[in-house]
Amino acid sequence: MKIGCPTEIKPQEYRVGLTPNAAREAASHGHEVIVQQGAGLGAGFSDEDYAAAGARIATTAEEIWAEAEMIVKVKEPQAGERKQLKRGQLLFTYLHLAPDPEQTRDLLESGATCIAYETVTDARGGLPLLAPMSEVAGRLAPQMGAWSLQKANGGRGVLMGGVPGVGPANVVVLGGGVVGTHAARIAAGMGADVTVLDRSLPRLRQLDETFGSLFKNRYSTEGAVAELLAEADMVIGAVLIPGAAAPKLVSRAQLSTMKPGAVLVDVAIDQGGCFETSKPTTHQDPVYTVDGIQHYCVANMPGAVPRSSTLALGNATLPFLLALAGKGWRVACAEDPHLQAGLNVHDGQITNAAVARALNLPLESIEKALAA
Ligand SMILES: NC(=O)C1=CN([C@@H]2O[C@H](COP(=O)(O)OP(=O)(O)OC[C@H]3O[C@@H](n4cnc5c(N)ncnc54)[C@H](O)[C@@H]3O)[C@@H](O)[C@H]2O)C=CC1
Ligand SMILES: CC(=O)C(=O)O
Ligand SMILES: [Mg+2]
Repeated sequence: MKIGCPTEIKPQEYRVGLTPNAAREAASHGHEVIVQQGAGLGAGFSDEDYAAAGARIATTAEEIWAEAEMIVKVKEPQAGERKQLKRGQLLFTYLHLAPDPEQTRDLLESGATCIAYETVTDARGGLPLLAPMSEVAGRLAPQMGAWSLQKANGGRGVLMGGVPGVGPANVVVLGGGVVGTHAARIAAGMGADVTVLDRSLPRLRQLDETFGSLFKNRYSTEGAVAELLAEADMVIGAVLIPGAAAPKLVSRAQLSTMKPGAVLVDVAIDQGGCFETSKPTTHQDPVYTVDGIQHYCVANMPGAVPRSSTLALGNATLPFLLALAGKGWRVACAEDPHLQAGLNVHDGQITNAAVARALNLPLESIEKALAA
């Protein structure tokens, strides 16, 4: 199969969909790999690295979109990229369609087959292609929040770990999944007083058993959120209902109950965000203020550390990439129900139930898509 990897064009996105090691494995399995000139530079990979791995270097993105049977990326295709996507082509990348009707419309119109990293599942109920980036974003969240808490950056002027005689920052983490756990570990490691909330009691038990008293946990109810908000210096939004738009856990009215200069870090922004006042921001202009509360809402946080993120993502995507390229998407998805869960769009139809529900669009059955 011809596998193409264009340079990411979302602002300040320096990750790349294929590492040279992944390119090497794909080439050694007999696939033709085409990488856009300079695609890996932001992550520290040169064109020579890809050429040595057996890839062909293309001068323009247009060549790749025109030629490749499978396009491998990191971020959702931007408007200009979507125009080049065509029927019969396979797109393998993050999509986050639930909060994005415009992108969804374009993908449907393209007729292409689109597999979203974030809805691929595993046998333990996890999301193996979201997990590595959730680990990165979770570990970054307290770091970004701590920066926003500094007075010169608009924050309350509170130090995460405090100092002898002065208490630490109070950090609340909404959602104790992958992002939430990694955020809590790092915030606690910085010395903050951390509480994690989740709707899943088994998850809370697991956190308690694993982390002991490193951080506290609470069952997530409206009352618990309201109570903890008033004390928080930083609130990290890390909830997810796979495929669906994020539930809104903090309303605008509740901002007035918070301490002025407190920080909301909405990692769940790529699914629409879990604070009513969240809107996506970029690494270039990451923070804005509503009613005196700082909002950090960057939808591609791992793009800030592209070297680590590209390597982590590449490790997770490689087996799926090889299955898709080796067997074709139909056979690969028919044989693996977890990869099948990643199929979001095929030939003008939505094939993921949560995405169809979130966008109020008709759902095509997977069986029909696989049989067609
Ligand atoms: N902004 C960015 O750059 C990035 C964003 N993300 C996003 O972060 C979000 C979280 O991802 P993961 O941690 O991997 O998901 P996960 O599935 O591991 O964890 C989500 C947790 O939220 C909990 N939850 C659901 N509804 C809740 C509620 N109402 N109250 C409290 N807890 C609730 C679930 O029980 C689960 O434990 C996703 O939207 C993901 O796309 C992930 C990576 C990068
Ligand atoms: C998960 C995701 O959207 C990202 O890493 O940018
Ligand atoms: Mg994202």
